[in-house]
Amino acid sequence: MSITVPTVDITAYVQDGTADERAAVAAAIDKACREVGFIQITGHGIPEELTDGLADAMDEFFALPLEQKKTYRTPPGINRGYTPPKTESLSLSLGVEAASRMNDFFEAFNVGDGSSDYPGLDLPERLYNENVWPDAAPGFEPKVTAYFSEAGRVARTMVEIFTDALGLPAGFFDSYTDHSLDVLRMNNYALPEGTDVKLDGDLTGMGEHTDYGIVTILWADQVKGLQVLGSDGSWNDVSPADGALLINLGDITGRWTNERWMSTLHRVKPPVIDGTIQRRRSAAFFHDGNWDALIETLPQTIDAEHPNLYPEPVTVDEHISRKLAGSRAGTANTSATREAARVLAAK
Ligand SMILES: O=C(O)CCC(=O)C(=O)O
Ligand SMILES: [Fe+2]
Repeated sequence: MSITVPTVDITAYVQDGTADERAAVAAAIDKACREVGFIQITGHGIPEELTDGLADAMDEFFALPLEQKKTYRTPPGINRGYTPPKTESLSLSLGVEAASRMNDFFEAFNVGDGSSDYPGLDLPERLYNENVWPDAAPGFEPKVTAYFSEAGRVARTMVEIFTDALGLPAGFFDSYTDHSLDVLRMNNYALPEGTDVKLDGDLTGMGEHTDYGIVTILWADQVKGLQVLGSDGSWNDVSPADGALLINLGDITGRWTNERWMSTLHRVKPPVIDGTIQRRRSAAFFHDGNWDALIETLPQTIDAEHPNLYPEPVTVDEHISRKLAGSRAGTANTSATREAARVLAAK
């Protein structure tokens, strides 16, 4: 069996749609979140120039020599700057050691909101770090900054739709997201020339994981590699439709909704063709919520048939920090038992 990732046009929320049009969008999002947790969205309003600019910025940076890129690294505890290939293992974010014992081969560059973006609030530097911009790629910062701000707008629009889809009062999530920890991870899946992929065995572009926060806005090349776990335990190839962005739910939303909405497992396994892989780029904008927000299961999602799966509330900081300690610092996360069980049940 395979799953289909539904497409939802969110124009009614991006422009001023009627109440009926909005209700139809919210209902379609509710259904997609219950059944799949991954959605193709159109009508998001991000102009093509900005996504083209993002892709150009990534090309400009990733084309630099490895040694030069490495000068933009930060310590594992700081989620910014350059990540060289094979330094992270996403499956450790949920406590599962990769079968190949090999780290993921993606390289990445992370940017995010810094504490100076919220003057007046005393936000911890370890989470709201200032960005490390690569001066060797001068076109990178303006193009990435332009895309970052639009991806943030789409993420906030998605939260507005979620609010309606869950039947919550307007603005319900504002106090959880008004200084949201937002990060854009730009990923490059490419093997250095001459790499013998056969020796590498089972190549993992990015290990299986759930995203950590509220919602992820994913731009990607229309190249195979992303696989999404269906509720039947099957892995399914997904790539963005023309002009669409992919949206997926993260763990915070899974907790809030008592898993009525899924924080869907996914991974990246590029197909090997003629002994090599096709290069693939993606950029995931993570809207993770305020670091100090306390996440408790919404009471209306708990009843006799649906006992509270997350009786212990967590702060966004606690949750995200445990996950990042797994993926970035190699300390397997032992608190992600529900996500790990789903990985082990996959076929
Ligand atoms: O490369 C992709 O399509 C997915 C990336 C991803 O899952 C992530 O960065 O969390
Ligand atoms: Fe992801």
